[in-house]
Amino acid sequence: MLQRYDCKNIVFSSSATVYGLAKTMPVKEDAPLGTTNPYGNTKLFIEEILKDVYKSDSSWNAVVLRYFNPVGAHPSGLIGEDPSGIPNNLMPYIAQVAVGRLPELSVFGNDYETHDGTGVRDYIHVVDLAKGHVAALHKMEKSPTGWVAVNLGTGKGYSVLDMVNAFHKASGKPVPYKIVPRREGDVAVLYADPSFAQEFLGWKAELGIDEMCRDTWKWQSSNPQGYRTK
Ligand SMILES: O=c1ccn([C@@H]2O[C@H](COP(=O)(O)OP(=O)(O)O[C@H]3O[C@H](CO)[C@@H](O)[C@H](O)[C@H]3O)[C@@H](O)[C@H]2O)c(=O)[nH]1
Repeated sequence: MLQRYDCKNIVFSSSATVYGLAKTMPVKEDAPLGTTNPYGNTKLFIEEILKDVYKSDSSWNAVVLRYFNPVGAHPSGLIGEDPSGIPNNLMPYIAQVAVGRLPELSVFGNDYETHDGTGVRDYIHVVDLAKGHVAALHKMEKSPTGWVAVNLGTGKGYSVLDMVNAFHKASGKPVPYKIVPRREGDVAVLYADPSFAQEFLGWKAELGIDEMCRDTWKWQSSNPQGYRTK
């Protein structure tokens, strides 16, 4: 299909999970790669396939966007995250506790080497993430990029308890939690060095933790059951 329409430009949704157990923070695009789960393998394999495609035919362009932790919702409150079943990820879990759909959050470990013992991540607003894709498309339109990997993150790390507190502040709702053992496969700290995104794409994240929580809460409080109507 790509051949038929002479399409040789790809923006690929990769993930910071390809950095595996990264040792140096903030993590740059040239950090060693490795994965800790099958999802990470799929991202890394596809990155490699795209690299091979480019090596075999240099008229291809592949901008590989490595997302950190996407959260938030469209500010209208009309488009948001609606995971099926019990959420696996932190932000939708917190939102469902705040709205009263789930009783309490389980915090996976408070004995990491971080400022409060809980895991630290680089949360990025989905609106900033979307703009990163537009910037990648514009870049490809202007000049050939070849294969290139770009971190999409804010460069700031927040702990699980930072997120709980920020959500409480944004929503006015308490987020009860209990500390439970660590979740297998979780790293202590992961946050981006986003400087290459700014240099290469002219993009940087503009929205912070308060907007991430505000927009998640607008979506969740307007749609307590997600997209379901009953
Ligand atoms: O109920 C929960 C869920 C998560 N956490 C913690 O919250 C943090 C963030 O967890 P989560 O939202 O599940 O994100 P990650 O495990 O960091 O994984 C996300 O970020 C990766 C890239 O870094 C992507 O590959 C994954 O798809 C995406 O889920 C971690 O410290 C977790 O231990 C809890 O304490 N309780």
